[in-house]
Amino acid sequence: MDTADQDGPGNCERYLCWASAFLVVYSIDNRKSFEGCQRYLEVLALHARGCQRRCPVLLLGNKLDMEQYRQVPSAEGMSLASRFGCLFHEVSACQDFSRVQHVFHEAVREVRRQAEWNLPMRPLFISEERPCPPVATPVVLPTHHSLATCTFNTLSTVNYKEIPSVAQAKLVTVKSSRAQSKRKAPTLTLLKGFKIF
Ligand SMILES: Nc1nc2c(ncn2[C@@H]2O[C@H](COP(=O)(O)OP(=O)(O)OP(=O)(O)O)[C@@H](O)[C@H]2O)c(=O)[nH]1
Repeated sequence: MDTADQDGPGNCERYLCWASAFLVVYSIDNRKSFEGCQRYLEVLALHARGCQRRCPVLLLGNKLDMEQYRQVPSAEGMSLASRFGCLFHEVSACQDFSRVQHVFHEAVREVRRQAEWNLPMRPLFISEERPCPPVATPVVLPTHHSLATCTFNTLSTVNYKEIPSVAQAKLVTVKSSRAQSKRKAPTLTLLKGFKIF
């Protein structure tokens, strides 16, 4: 979004509702613009508190090519970013396209990460480890549901079994041996197939 607001955040709701990420930009050679950013970050933090959806916020110090006129030290930018829990970069929009591109890519990656995080947690697999001959072979996990592909070396085979569906889930009653030794044995009933958090 480009708010083009000269006098700080006003009537921001129209952006806050539809934006997926926020890039808050100041000029490193202009302290006033840095101070203006703080007010935007406060508005975003306030909005995030009352909102289910998490949107990444990136604080950017622009005009890095104007180093000789710098008014805002990097450390101050970093500290402001960490205060508001956002990512921080210094860039030069006019001199370093790849750095700006990297920042935009990072913003998109963060949006995706947050979107995955916002998905309801669903346990998909249970694993059974079995020993196997010590041959370090790369194993590629199946790209199934939301499980990401990853490659690693392992000395054991891992069998992935899908968690039983709701229809297959059963009630299991567990009595601990300590509890059994007493007269009034308390029981713990688990719904097999459901992850307990
Ligand atoms: N030296 C330098 N100047 C830049 C850089 N990025 C933007 N500018 C200049 O800064 C001025 C403002 O740029 P804008 O892109 O219009 O900034 P803005 O904050 O979006 O301003 P509004 O359009 O009013 O919202 C212009 O004169 C740009 O040429 C940069 O990385 N280095």
